[in-house]
Amino acid sequence: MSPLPVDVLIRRMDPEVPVPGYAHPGDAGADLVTTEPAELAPGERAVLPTGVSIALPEGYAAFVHPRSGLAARCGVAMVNAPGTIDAGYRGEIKVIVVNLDPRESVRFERFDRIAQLVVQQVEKVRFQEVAELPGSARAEGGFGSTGGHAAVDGTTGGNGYASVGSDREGR
Ligand SMILES: O=c1ccn([C@H]2C[C@H](O)[C@@H](COP(=O)(O)OP(=O)(O)OP(=O)(O)O)O2)c(=O)[nH]1
Ligand SMILES: [Mg+2]
Repeated sequence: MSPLPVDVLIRRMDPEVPVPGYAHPGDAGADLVTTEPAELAPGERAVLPTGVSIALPEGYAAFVHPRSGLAARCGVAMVNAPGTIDAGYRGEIKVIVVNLDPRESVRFERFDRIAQLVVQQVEKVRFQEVAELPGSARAEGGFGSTGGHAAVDGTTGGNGYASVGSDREGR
């Protein structure tokens, strides 16, 4: 991380919207608010406006991350987490939220903080096509190849694996 803050140009589409800021000196994310109130029924999603657009320096991107408090308290997630804000994007930053609570609606008031923006340097790569990739210890293993994943419905688990479905009730 650079020792000095990087300047990011910001435009407020709504004059009352607060400029995003870090709550604490060591924070990675600056909170974004919604400029429109919204109510989401269980399972419902919405694209919420934040009232700000930015111009990132070349070589940077910003990532819209969910807020853990909203997730833990209300079951609110972001459908596309983390959302990617390209350096060349000049439109309004929007947040695609979904209410994952199975029973309760969630209501956002104007200027409620709904997400957080993390700005990062990103590498530009050139994709070099080859016939064979170099070997590695992991090789093609993935998708749970090292274990520790949830056991599926009807299996017993108990090997340090989490369990889901009917297995949970059976314990
Ligand atoms: O959560 C998000 C994600 C994206 N964007 C904006 C900024 C980003 O630069 C642009 C495009 O995003 P992305 O590339 O993820 O979407 P896409 O579906 O691939 O659209 P496009 O074809 O415009 O690239 O939309 C947001 O405002 N919020
Ligand atoms: Mg895209």
